[in-house]
Amino acid sequence: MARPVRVVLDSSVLLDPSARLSGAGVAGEEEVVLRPGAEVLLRRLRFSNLGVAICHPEGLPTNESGFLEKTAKLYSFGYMPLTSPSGSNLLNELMLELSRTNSCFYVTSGVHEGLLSELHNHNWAVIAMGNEDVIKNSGVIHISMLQELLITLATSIKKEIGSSSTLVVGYRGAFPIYPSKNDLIFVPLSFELPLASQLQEVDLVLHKITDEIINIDPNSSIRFPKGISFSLGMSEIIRFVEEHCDFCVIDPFKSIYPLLDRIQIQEILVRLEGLISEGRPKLRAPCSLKVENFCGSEIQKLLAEAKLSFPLIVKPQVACGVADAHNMALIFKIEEFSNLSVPLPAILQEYIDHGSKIFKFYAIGDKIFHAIKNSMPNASHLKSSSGGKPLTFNSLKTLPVATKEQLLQNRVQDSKLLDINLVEEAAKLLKELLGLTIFGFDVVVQESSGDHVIVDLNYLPSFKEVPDNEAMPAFWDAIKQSYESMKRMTQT
Ligand SMILES: O=P(O)(O)O[C@H]1[C@H](O)[C@@H](OP(=O)(O)O)[C@H](OP(=O)(O)O)[C@@H](OP(=O)(O)O)[C@H]1O
Ligand SMILES: Nc1ncnc2c1ncn2[C@@H]1O[C@H](COP(=O)(O)OP(=O)(O)O)[C@@H](O)[C@H]1O
Ligand SMILES: [Mg+2]
Ligand SMILES: [Mg+2]
Repeated sequence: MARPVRVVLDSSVLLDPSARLSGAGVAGEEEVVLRPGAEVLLRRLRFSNLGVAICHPEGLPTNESGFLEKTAKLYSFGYMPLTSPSGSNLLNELMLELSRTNSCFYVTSGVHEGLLSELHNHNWAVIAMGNEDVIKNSGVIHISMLQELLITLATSIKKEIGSSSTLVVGYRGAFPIYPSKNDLIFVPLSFELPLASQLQEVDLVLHKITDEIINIDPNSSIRFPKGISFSLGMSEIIRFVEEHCDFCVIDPFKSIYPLLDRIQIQEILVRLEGLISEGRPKLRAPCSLKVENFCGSEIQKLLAEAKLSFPLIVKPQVACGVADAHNMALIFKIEEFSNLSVPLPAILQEYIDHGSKIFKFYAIGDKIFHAIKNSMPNASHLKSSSGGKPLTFNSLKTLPVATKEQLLQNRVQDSKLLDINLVEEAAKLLKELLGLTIFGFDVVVQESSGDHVIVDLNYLPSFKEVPDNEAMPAFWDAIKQSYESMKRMTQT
């Protein structure tokens, strides 16, 4: 296991020098502000698993040292006023002590020659921002702007650990930077810096491309990613990956695109229906039908052909990534399709009475977890409240879930309801079909038949209901296993 890492941030990288020059703020009291980008950096360092402290040279004006002390407290960092250089001992006792048992990084934008050599003598790595001309040959790691610090730290830590099994994972989201139990160092990719230079520094990138979608042309789903516009940064990552076919992406974009389309999800789920065996519940997808419009007469015919009957749940074909992907409706009769606000093209699904209980499954690598959540009640409970109009809702914000009274009417205990082995088998088959590292799917059990119906499939959900002490090790192992299997594939 690598040594603990300590990062000491000198006040010169945190405080905005221009505020002092402008003399802004109360007369006689210069305003003290953080440099642009410093707040994001401090927030990320707070959850980085690194030991961070803020230091400043002695003799700093009290309003500045007071501001730094408060900032250190706010982010639960250490606070170390440096004693003034006396004799050869430019480092305070704590810094000397730290360097004996930790990998230490000192981050500064001032270059005090004496302090630099003292730091080097005590095996501190120095990262200096700006001052290009002075730093060139002084064994100092140079960065031009604060946004480069985290990726520089990550690659320096990896070098310090010196093990080929340590991987630097570039990502979009919020993960600890410092190595997890299995040597993963997570570093946030900054969309304020050129992506290509960052991606050359990391071993793989973890992304949730469905969170980087700007717009989707709803009539383009069968040809995804055509018709999808992504954020600029994500577009740079996609371009880099196209130009570096050996670069490891978790997960490959083409494996994720089907999960943007509820029709393609349906086609995948239907392939699970082979998991039927004697004496076990049937596992299936809901009977479904794609529609391009809500013309009642056409739908009437299509429903008869598809043997679909009311009530029906209506969902946009586009499954995620855009705000209205979750605008749905519960329809009880054909007249309710007129002026329906669900985005088109749409999918009509049989509504499954499932006692308002949903089993949310999470496949994280080869581990399967699940949580039980309150869900939509049986249709009869909802019909009365719809008053002849379609019941429209947003599944993420205004899902009509069961009331306490309705929940009390649930007859069967969860344990008798769900055939967990059947669903776990389905999860393993799904993983093979999808080729994804982490995905979630939702199962409801039809009260009348006991059928296990998979109603939703999501890429990289938050699995917030799974306890961290189970989910995080599974997450780290999943990343490592996916990386290793992708590397094996590119080497064959
Ligand atoms: O489809 P997209 O837009 O990706 O949104 C998903 C789905 O809504 C997931 O499932 P559902 O909507 O069925 O709940 C939800 O998972 P959980 O609900 O299991 O957390 C995800 O987690 P969050 O990242 O927490 O929203 C959320 O990101
Ligand atoms: N066919 C169905 N029958 C009964 N309830 C359903 C069905 N499909 C979805 N639901 C309910 O609606 C919720 C949202 O549907 P879902 O397909 O998961 O949308 P999203 O992808 O926006 O999460 C589900 O969590 C479940 O409670
Ligand atoms: Mg869902
Ligand atoms: Mg979904």
